[in-house]
Amino acid sequence: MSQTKILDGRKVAKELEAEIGQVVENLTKQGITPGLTVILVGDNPASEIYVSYKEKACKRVGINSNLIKLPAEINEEELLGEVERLNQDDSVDGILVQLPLPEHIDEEKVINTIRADKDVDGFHPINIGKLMINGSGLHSCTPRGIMEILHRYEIEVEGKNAVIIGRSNIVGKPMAQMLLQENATVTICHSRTKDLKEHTLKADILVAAVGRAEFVTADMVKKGAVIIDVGINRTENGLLGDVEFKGVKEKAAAITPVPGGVGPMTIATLLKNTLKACQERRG
Ligand SMILES: Nc1nc(=O)c2c([nH]1)NC[C@@H]1CN(c3ccc(C(=O)N[C@@H](CCC(=O)O)C(=O)O)cc3)C=[N+]21
Repeated sequence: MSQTKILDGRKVAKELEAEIGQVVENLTKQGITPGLTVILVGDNPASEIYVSYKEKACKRVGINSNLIKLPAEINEEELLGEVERLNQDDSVDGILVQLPLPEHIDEEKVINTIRADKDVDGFHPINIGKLMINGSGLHSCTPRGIMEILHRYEIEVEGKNAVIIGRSNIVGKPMAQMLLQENATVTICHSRTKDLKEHTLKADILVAAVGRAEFVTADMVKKGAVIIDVGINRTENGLLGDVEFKGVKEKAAAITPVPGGVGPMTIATLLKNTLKACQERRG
């Protein structure tokens, strides 16, 4: 008998969407409808799916969504030109360039070209800097969505040992910063960490963002810990997280499932960022 709380990302995302929908409706009545433009380069099937989730979510809350599909062979200047055009289009509040981009295009250059106040992914250096300094600006959707789950389930962060496995610019690093902002004691572990388990066993909040199916096992987890699984691994056994759910669930106080955990919150936060970008630029 386990009384582990399943942290239901779909449910929280739905609540968040209802709140966003209200505000969008009010703005629309005033003649301002928030708009998100997604640029998709090439035909990566996973990217196509994620982009379709984003478009459907926009529709649910009344945000205008626009998809620009560009061929994989497009050159960098052309792509940058497209971004510049969107930077100047007043009806576009959020610009999202779906990653990964083809190898011949410099991702960093593309991200740096997006106007920071339209950067709804929160990847631009100005937004990263703002997050580091005082928590202002637009923030990366996945870690911000995770904070939203923690808040809505009233999981205390202050004073807790938070351990993150993974140091990407998109998840691990901003996650650490957000937890630090809320007064957790933060450890970032990664592929070169020695004695990983020594760290993870101390975690009151453990965030797994490694990209390896079922990497975190029950022996690595402290009893009563809160487990956040960022992994989306498509395997021959189906869609798996970075956490071995069945075993870890028995020890955890709370855990996010995959699917239905962090993923839906990433999308809901993208909507929230688009609304925020709209309000701050022309609200
Ligand atoms: N510029 C950019 N911004 C992104 O935010 C971005 C990106 N590029 N590239 C790819 C990743 C991945 N990503 C996900 C979004 C939603 C789910 C999601 O909704 N997952 C569901 C369904 C999972 C499934 O069946 O695929 C779930 O976990 O329940 C997953 C992953 C956003 N990404």
